[in-house]
Amino acid sequence: MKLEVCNVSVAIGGTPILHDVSLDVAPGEFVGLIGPNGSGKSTLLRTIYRSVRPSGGTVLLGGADVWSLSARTAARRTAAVLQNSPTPPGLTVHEVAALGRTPHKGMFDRETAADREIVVDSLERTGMLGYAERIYGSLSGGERQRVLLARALVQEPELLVLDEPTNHLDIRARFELLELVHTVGVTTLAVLHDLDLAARSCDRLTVLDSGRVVATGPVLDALTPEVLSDVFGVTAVTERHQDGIVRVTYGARPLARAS
Ligand SMILES: Nc1ncnc2c1ncn2[C@@H]1O[C@H](COP(=O)(O)OP(=O)(O)OP(=O)(O)O)[C@@H](O)[C@H]1O
Repeated sequence: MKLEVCNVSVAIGGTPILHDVSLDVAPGEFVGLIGPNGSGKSTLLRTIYRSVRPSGGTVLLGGADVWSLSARTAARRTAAVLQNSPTPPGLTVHEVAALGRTPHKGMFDRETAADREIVVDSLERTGMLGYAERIYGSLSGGERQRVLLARALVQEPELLVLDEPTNHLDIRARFELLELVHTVGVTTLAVLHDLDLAARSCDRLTVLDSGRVVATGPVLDALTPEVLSDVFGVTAVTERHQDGIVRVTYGARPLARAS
């Protein structure tokens, strides 16, 4: 399902945070949202999963304005994996993943065999099936991150919104998680800080700086040496190597300017 962010502006407490931001993610596409600290990435995601209402512009999912949908319909369509997502204490890994079914069920509906199959399948895909009976709060940061992705997959969403999904993961797990997201094939917008990982993994990139889109498009077009220098303050090049992989290579003296 297509995501279209059209001329979105956000002001919090009278302070402008986002200015006229537009981007789109085609059905099944994986778009990376990148930018320096404080550039507005998380705020933009919040307007998409309905945590911050834009002061201007629209967010369309499949052509429908997410802010005019019922909260329940919006919650069914969009799954968000966030930093420090709150989860009720004392739940097992299976129970946390099963929360992904909530938007699909009535208040008194119990877990069906079909629900259970989806939960088991999602835990297996994220490598967490062996932890199903562990208490979620006892897991490491990286293990929790995978369970939260499992919960998002259990939801069978039309849009996946990820805020730094690889933050706690070791290097192999980072590649595995992003490959899994690709394999799932759901329309995905992900905030990523690791530019090389973003360049390798995403179909396209949108670059935010001070609340504005400063570049968007295929990786090689968006992540130019000028953008890397002017926006991120590093000297680096983005190139497609002979093996077909796009990589970001930092200069021997990577700081383009004093920070
Ligand atoms: N509730 C709030 N009240 C005031 N300012 C806020 C609030 N939320 C965010 N901001 C400010 O908005 C700007 C953008 O914040 P945001 O968290 O969206 O950036 P980000 O690009 O996700 O940053 P990071 O990479 O550091 O996570 C920052 O300057 C932040 O301090």
